[in-house]
Amino acid sequence: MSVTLTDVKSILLDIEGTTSDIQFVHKVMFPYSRERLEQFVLSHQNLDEVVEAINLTQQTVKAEQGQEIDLEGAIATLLHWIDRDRKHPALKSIQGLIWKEGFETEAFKSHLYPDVKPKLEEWARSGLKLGIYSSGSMATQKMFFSHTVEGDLTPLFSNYFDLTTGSKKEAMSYEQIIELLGLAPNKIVFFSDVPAELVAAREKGLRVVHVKREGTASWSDVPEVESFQEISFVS
Ligand SMILES: CSCCC(=O)C(=O)COP(=O)(O)O
Ligand SMILES: [Mg+2]
Repeated sequence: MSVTLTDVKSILLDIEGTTSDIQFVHKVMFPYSRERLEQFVLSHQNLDEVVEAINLTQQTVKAEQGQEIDLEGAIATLLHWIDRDRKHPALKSIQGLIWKEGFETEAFKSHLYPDVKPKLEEWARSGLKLGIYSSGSMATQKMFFSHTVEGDLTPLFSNYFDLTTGSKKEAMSYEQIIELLGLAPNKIVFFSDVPAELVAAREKGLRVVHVKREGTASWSDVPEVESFQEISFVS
């Protein structure tokens, strides 16, 4: 379906299932972090980001299960969270540190759907502000887009938002994004493959588009596209 959006100033993009194949994240990036997590945490346990992430993991387990856990317990929890695809800031922070090495050694490059780069370039050229909202940490998002199969896309982006703004399924997160962007909510459009994220964004007045890539279930509640080529903006 083609979608025409009028008077939009800012585009907010999900990554997994929207700009990039969910299989790349789940079958390449998650296993890479899973295989290295224990060794990474043990050998970097004094690094500030690791200390913070382990503390946060321990606090979450205490709050949710009433249990005190040690470093080994925190590592086991983080591995369990990878298996469950839990979007937790401590896990995303540690995964980001591990993925940094993967990107820098070119163990992998970020997947992009073929329609993504040309359309992002076109939209940025026309003056639209592009931003990312992903559960992956901001550091990971920047690495992800600077190491894609089609080169460095980071010059196209003006904003990055992650779980420090809140869960993508909570309406309050979008209220914060609206404030940070300094725009009326109806000047912002959010693209995602996940209906619950679009519902939360819509609740705060953002315009939303469901991106239905191969393997994504259809959702007829909002405008839906299979490719960014189906989207146009008019002022
Ligand atoms: C930025 S690549 C890694 C993304 C990630 O860790 C993840 O869990 C994807 O979550 P999203 O909110 O983008 O669906
Ligand atoms: Mg997604």
